[in-house]
Amino acid sequence: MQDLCCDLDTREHIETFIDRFYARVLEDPQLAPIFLDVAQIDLDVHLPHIKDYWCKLLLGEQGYRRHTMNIHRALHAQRALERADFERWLTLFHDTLDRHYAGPYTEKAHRIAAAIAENMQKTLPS
Ligand code: HEM
Repeated sequence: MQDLCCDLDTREHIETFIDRFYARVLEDPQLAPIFLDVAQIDLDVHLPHIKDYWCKLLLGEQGYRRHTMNIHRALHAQRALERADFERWLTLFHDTLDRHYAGPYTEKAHRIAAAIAENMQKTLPS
């Protein structure tokens, strides 16, 4: 089910991508409870952070200045983030990109997400 739109080369495209990715995460039986029940995220606060984060990684914008690793460490202490959770997160991330986006910025997003997920898993205590 491909509906190609564009590359992730502007804030507008990145924001739409994050909305699409989170629509899937928050409907996913494995991941949704971690966001909604454990972390109890407020989407109006959380989504702007995530959008700024990806605008920093892909476009070099400087808006995001928070410590992502510490936030996941605190989450992991409440509810262990397992290998299967990372695999599911990455599957939804890659698949949402494949459905709608293509180009060098999109390729970079695929690569960065995989590398950060790998690094996060290694860094979190087992
Ligand atoms: C098992 C996989 C993952 C799960 C279940 C997960 C879950 C979460 C949750 C529940 C929050 C909100 C925490 C809070 O506000 O207390 C969060 C924040 C965040 N996550 Fe993840 N995450 C995962 C992997 C990743 C990866 C691989 C990345 C980066 C590529 C990432 C990037 C972020 C960012 C940027 C934030 C926002 C932190 C902030 O408030 O500034 N996450 N994550």
